Amino acid sequence: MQKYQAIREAAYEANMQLPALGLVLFTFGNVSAADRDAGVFAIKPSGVPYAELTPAKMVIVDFDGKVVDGELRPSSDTLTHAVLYKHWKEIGGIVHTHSTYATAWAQSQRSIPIYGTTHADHNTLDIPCAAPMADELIAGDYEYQTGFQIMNTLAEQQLSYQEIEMILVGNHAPFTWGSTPAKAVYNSAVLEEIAKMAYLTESINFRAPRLKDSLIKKHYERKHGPNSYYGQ
Ligand SMILES: O=C(CO)[C@@H](O)[C@H](O)COP(=O)(O)O
Repeated sequence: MQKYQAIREAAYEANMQLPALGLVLFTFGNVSAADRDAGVFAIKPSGVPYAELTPAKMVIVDFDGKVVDGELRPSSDTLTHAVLYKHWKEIGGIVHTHSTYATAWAQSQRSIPIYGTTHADHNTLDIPCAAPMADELIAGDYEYQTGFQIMNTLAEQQLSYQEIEMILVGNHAPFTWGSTPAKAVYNSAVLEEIAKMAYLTESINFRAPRLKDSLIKKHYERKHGPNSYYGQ
């Protein structure tokens, strides 16, 4: 058995979900899976097509972004993942995609308003969009700074990473996270669907109202918290 086998497999399985769910084209995204006890994460190798991935090809990186095991170069987004793992102690997986609708909102530099109950089933808040980065930061360590751009945006909006597990990075694309890589992938798929529905809502009615607080509460609390009652 290879070293870090569990996170290699978790990262592999989660990465393979991205093309299966229609969230990536070619090599447009990446997933990582963390091992908190070992202080490392497994991440997709950069530029390798999904069809060629194996658990053994995942690259093992520490929370400072240093490669500790693996033959291939890690994803170009590795430092963003590293910054988030280092500062957000309870996340176990991170996803970055360029899924079409979520990326269109990011490129438009707009948060996604909460228009309907599909959104409220998962979040009570608009999906935040981080403002585009300053030129001097882009010229420096761009991916490292993207991690801080994400954290600063949540802090400015007084949101915790437990309250909202998704963000749009202005001019760029979405990032999602969760307690496991599978949950982070689920969040990516939910975000893309919410983004698509919000886009179509504004296309049909550019004055569409935000969802009423009573419906936000009803739908969110059905699936979350001590009084949840959804499913069996
Ligand atoms: O955001 C970008 C490039 O703009 C990246 O997410 C790539 O789309 C995937 O890069 P690798 O993970 O293959 O390095």
